[in-house]
Amino acid sequence: MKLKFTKMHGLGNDFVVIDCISQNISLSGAQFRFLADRHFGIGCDQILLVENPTRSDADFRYRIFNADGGEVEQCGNGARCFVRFVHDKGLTGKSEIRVETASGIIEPRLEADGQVTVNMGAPRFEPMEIPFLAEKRALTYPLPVGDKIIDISAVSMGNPHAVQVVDHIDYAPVAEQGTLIENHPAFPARVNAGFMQVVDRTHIKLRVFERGSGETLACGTGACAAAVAGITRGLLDAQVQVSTRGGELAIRWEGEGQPVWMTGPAVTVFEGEINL
Ligand SMILES: N[C@H](CCC[C@H](N)C(=O)O)C(=O)O
Repeated sequence: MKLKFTKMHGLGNDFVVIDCISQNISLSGAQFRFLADRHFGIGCDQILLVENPTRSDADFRYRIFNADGGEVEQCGNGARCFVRFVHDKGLTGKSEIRVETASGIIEPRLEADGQVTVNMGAPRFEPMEIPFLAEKRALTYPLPVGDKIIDISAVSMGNPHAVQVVDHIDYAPVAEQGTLIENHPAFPARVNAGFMQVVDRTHIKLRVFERGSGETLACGTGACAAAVAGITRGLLDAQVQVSTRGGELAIRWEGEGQPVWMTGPAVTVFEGEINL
């Protein structure tokens, strides 16, 4: 089977984007892992599928598969690439679209300056909604990791995030703790592990060890979750610049029950075909 794809990235968080509207395909977990493989396949952090919606109030359906082949609920950097893709491919004439995801509707918008703004929906904090095994909701939670007890915020942006504050981002224990947190038994669906340095009330530095993909150069939902965690902890104002290893995201959140707004770039790198 010959498969057309587009290679894209959002701040170096890279994607294989597949038009499943013009191509009638169905891929297995093993095929997703092959496409994501940086030696034997194309190479990416996630594969994004563009499909027709199943809901009448959406323009498209957006499905996300991590490099390990698992399907997940949300991908923020991918959402920006999604709207750039459907617009550039002529699949829509709209610059703002409603996109159906496994965790609800998101609304990405192409800006005149080439950036993309996305309404990522409201964060969720109830342990059951994350999911996270805890007696009751708390501002932070002590989490045993290796021989340490770390202090995390647990937030869902549709997908689960465990965010900790670190003193200096370059020395954050991503290598030692990333996979231990990702696979922690307190997170039944596993979790994305965020490491946040607070520079000042309007600026953080962030690294994320992503569920199913390892450390990425940037994580959009991770940036949203970290900003929300910092705001709820009283460390940040509503507008936050998030510096990732791949570049800068702007996040805005006005508080509980309100949506998180994310603005950043979306880049098309090349078009390709691959035999599966
Ligand atoms: N690894 C994430 C999915 C991709 C999220 C990330 N690439 C983003 O930009 O939000 C998860 O398993 O929930």
